[in-house]
Amino acid sequence: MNKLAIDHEYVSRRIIEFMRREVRNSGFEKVILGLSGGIDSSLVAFLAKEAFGKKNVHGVIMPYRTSSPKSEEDALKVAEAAKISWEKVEITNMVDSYFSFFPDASPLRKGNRMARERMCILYDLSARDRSLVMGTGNKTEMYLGYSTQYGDAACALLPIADLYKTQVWSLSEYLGVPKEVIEKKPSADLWEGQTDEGELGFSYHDADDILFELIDRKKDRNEVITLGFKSEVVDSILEKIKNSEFKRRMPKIAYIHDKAK
Ligand SMILES: Nc1ncnc2c1ncn2[C@@H]1O[C@H](COP(=O)(O)OP(=O)(O)OC[C@H]2O[C@@H]([n+]3cccc(C(=O)O)c3)[C@H](O)[C@@H]2O)[C@@H](O)[C@H]1O
Ligand SMILES: Nc1ncnc2c1ncn2[C@@H]1O[C@H](COP(=O)(O)OP(=O)(O)OP(=O)(O)O)[C@@H](O)[C@H]1O
Ligand SMILES: [Mg+2]
Repeated sequence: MNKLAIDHEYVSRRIIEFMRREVRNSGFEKVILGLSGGIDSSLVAFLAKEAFGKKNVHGVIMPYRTSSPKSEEDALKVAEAAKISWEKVEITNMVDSYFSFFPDASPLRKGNRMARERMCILYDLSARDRSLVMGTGNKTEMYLGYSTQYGDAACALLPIADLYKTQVWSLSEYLGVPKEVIEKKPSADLWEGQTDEGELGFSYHDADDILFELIDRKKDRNEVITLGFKSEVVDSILEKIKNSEFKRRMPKIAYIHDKAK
């Protein structure tokens, strides 16, 4: 049996219950999320629709001028399939205006600025609509630190962060997310031609298998390599986990008064 196999009915029920409970306990009824046309935001949109009903889920499509037109097409397809409301807010002017001060900025700086611009828009629209921002991070991205801190990682809740990427694919299939969204290569779409697997240097299938052994089965480096995984990939994953620890924590407070500890 595939060790990462999940009970789709059980997992989706747990996530839907979690979303309802947490959103309502916070005094909200509606949620908002960035719809990229990728699989993570599509799955969260489908789960949110089940949790809150189509009238209470709003998707925001936020292309930059270099974003792939296919991403926008897919995002629309997802909004239509889930029957949720959506709007489009172009981020080109805001991002380009900032980088007019720094014309030589690297693609990474530009990409992170785009992710943070989208966060600003989602938080602003959440105030307009009295809704909560849904995060779309999955377990693989969370452990690898593959997100922009205070950008796409900023949110009120993380409904799919206990699912590895390969589990996101299988749950999406179960919930009826459009096939072309499931089948395309994951991409942050922050610069032309970017793919997650190209930038990370290994496949999500390998990453998930290795992370499962390291995290869930608590195996150490050598034990994982003995299972047949390439040492370079295991080491790269271990390094990414270590270097991104700060993204999984709140900033440390310099406590002055003992009572505040
Ligand atoms: N130890 C530490 N403690 C506290 N803060 C620390 C730190 N080390 C760096 N930092 C801070 O963090 C910054 C670096 O982190 P960050 O700004 O997040 O940026 P960074 O991790 O350098 O880059 C983000 C990565 O995530 C990928 N990404 C981003 C957005 C979306 C997606 C996607 O899949 O859609 C993927 C992107 O392609 C890139 O590989 C540093 O500039 C520094 O300010
Ligand atoms: N063009 C965009 N419009 C709206 N939201 C976006 C856009 N690009 C990225 N986002 C937001 O940033 C999140 C992180 O992007 P990421 O690429 O990790 O996820 P995804 O696109 O949903 O799935 P995949 O990883 O398979 O591409 C998205 O889930 C989405 O909420
Ligand atoms: Mg994407």
